[in-house]
Amino acid sequence: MKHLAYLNKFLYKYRWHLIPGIIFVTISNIFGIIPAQIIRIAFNLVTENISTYQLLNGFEQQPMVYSIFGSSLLLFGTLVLVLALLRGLFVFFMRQTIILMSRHIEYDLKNEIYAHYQALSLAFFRRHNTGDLMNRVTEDVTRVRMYLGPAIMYACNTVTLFIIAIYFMVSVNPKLALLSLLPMPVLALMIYYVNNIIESRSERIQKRLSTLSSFVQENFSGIRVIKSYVREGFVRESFAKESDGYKSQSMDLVMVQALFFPLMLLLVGLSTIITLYVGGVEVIKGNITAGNIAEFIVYLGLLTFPVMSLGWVSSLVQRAAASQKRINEFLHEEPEIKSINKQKQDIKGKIEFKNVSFDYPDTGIKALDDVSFSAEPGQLVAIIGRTGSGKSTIANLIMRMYDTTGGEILIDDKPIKQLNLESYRAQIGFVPQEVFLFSDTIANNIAFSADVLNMPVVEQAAKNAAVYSNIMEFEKGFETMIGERGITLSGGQKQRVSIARAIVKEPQILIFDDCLSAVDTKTEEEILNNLGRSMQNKTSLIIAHRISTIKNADKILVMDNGKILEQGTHAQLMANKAAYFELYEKQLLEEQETA
Ligand SMILES: Nc1ncnc2c1ncn2[C@@H]1O[C@H](COP(=O)(O)OP(=O)(O)OP(=O)(O)O)[C@@H](O)[C@H]1O
Repeated sequence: MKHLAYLNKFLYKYRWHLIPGIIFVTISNIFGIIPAQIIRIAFNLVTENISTYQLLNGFEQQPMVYSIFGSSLLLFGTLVLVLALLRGLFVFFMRQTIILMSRHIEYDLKNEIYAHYQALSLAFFRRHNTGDLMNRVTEDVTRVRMYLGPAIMYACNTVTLFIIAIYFMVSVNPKLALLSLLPMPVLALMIYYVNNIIESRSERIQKRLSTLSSFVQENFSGIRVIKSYVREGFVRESFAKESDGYKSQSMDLVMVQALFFPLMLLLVGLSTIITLYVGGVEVIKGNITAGNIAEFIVYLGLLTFPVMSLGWVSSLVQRAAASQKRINEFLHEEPEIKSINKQKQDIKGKIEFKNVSFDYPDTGIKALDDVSFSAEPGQLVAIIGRTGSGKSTIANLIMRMYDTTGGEILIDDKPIKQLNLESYRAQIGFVPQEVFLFSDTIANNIAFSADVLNMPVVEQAAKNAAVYSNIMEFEKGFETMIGERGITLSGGQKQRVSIARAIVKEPQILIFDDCLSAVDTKTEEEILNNLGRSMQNKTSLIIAHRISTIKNADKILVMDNGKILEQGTHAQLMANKAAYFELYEKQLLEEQETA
């Protein structure tokens, strides 16, 4: 329960929904109770009038008694109807305040969690899988909302109704009140337990369903591989197996639900039988009237749902507490990468690595080992090396996605940690190895870093990235939708849109992480020439596998196993006749073979 205390700030914020809500609950319950008393009066009237009517048999007053009796019954009936309408009206107000409050809080909480996610570091997202993160914003928040809305509403309803109904029941006959209410705690307990079973089974079904959905989603995404390897039959069988598991778990749930309602009706019926029997005996003894029995039966009817909701509410609260605990864990998680400096600053773009080492926190893999190099503003520095040699890690560290575990990175001769993170990253253009484009128009994808779309700038960036003519070939040009909602770009087109997105920022530092692999050498040359013009006085860092891409760089770093084997210009490295030279010879040979 202590985890739910976090939500009190929201309850306070929306107190002007909550307080009227509680008042409406009470009023609606009063309107629910009064009809029971009217029914008692009407019932007593019926019994008394029937005997009067019979006594006047043969007298001329008899029809008069009949008409008075009829019109008073009509009056009582109308009264009950009006009260039911009034009760309905206040139930409507109650829902409009309390349930509305829960929706407002749900909205606030979702935004708070999402904003916190955005502040957390990359390492956090590596540690948690996407499904888990999404659950926090969707399922867990929904469960918390069930506490804030229905649970609070029904708890208030149960408490007020019980106080009022029990007061009236005891004032009529304490013994009858006690005996008729006897099955109620059993009903509440039973609902609590059965509800827990239903919930846990539903949860298992939900998990099974999400496995099934992921299975189908993955197979649809990989349909080309499935078809080309003729695995349709195998996939069909696997799907049938998964579906079968889902079906048998659903059957388990149906079984509990099927038992639940008859059992509940049995207990409610038991209360009525006790009331009729004990009440009947009391009427015979003259302690109560027949109208009191009818009144009691109405009370019991009124109390049945609140008693049932008691068990339901307690399991809702339990689940909400578990969900809020998970949400709190996330909300209390501090970003590993902190920006201590609040002052925004412009950078020139000098990068210096001083004996930098780096171990990935989640795997402990040593990706960089004593790496030192520098890049001056206006220079183009290239990194080449085998896969897994640590090239992307250098890019990640320059972006300050992680902090170094050894050594230091200086930007404009200042430790990177002293820079304001947001303004620093805003001055870097990064093209990742794995291109990611949003399901949006090409223009919006390119202008992603800007708050306002400036078409001439976007078009120039597309020209520099050598993708302009491709875009113009599409019917809708820059307004073409891409991704799931639109067309599929080719690998090379995607890479160039991603490059345009980075250069549109006119960054001080530009990082290309192996993002020219899917473009032909002619286009690559065009892009690099354009870059040479637009990146004058700014720093460029290019990670590549082809020597042709980087041979004009001012400095080339040759990486292997987290270390820099050698660094220098193409000519210097060729003269060294070491790793770079060997790589050059090998690539030359491959080119000749494929030519
Ligand atoms: N997020 C990560 N968590 C844990 N280990 C990682 C992570 N990213 C990379 N590594 C590991 O760090 C090492 C260096 O990887 P890095 O991505 O820097 O290599 P790379 O030179 O860019 O390779 P490639 O040319 O294939 O892109 C590898 O052994 C890799 O398995």
